[in-house]
Amino acid sequence: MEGITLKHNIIDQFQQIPTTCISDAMQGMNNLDPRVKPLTEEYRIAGRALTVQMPVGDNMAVLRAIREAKPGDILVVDAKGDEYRAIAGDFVVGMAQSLGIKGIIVDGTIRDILGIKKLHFPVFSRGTTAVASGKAGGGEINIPISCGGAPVHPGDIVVGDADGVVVVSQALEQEVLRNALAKLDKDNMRAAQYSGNPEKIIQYLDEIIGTAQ
Ligand SMILES: O=C([O-])CC(=O)C(=O)O
Ligand SMILES: [Mg+2]
Repeated sequence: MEGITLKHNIIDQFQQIPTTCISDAMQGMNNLDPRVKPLTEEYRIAGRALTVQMPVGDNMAVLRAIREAKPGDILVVDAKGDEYRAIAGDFVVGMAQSLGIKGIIVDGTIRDILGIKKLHFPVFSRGTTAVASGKAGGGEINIPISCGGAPVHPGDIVVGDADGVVVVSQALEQEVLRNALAKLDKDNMRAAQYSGNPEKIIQYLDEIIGTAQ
């Protein structure tokens, strides 16, 4: 029971941290291709990945993942960067939402964008298209994948916001959380100290530029 509580807790904590700080905590590693962006800039999600590997133009594995998902899961879909055929539209996304899935992240595209926006359900993709996928039945779920150039294992924590999507492997999640919170504190302190203070800014720049030489 305790383990379960802790796992929920860590998701809640990651939910509050900008992807920039999480990325800094991982030295810029494990970011998805930055063309994978939220449909609406306000979306922020954090949760555990249910991975989907699908052949280009065949979205049956997405349907299988929606069927298998637990509430709170985030579907992370490797559609190989395909921008021609959508992996889902508002009907499929609506089913995912109704079954308690927290978000969909895809290195590929979606369609029915206006309908999906009305759902207020976070979808991250490379963009939108009019073309549907077929349902040939290929693909796999819950296996290690590469999505947008980042390795994703089932159960990894994924965090997405307006800046992009980062993946935190389970083995490193406590350490990354600690370092990301420290970076967030530093960013906040710096902003408070320097914003609107030209003298401090000049002093800061002189120090930095001096050290770099
Ligand atoms: O049915 C599909 O595969 C794609 C679609 O248009 C939807 O989900 O609304
Ligand atoms: Mg549709």
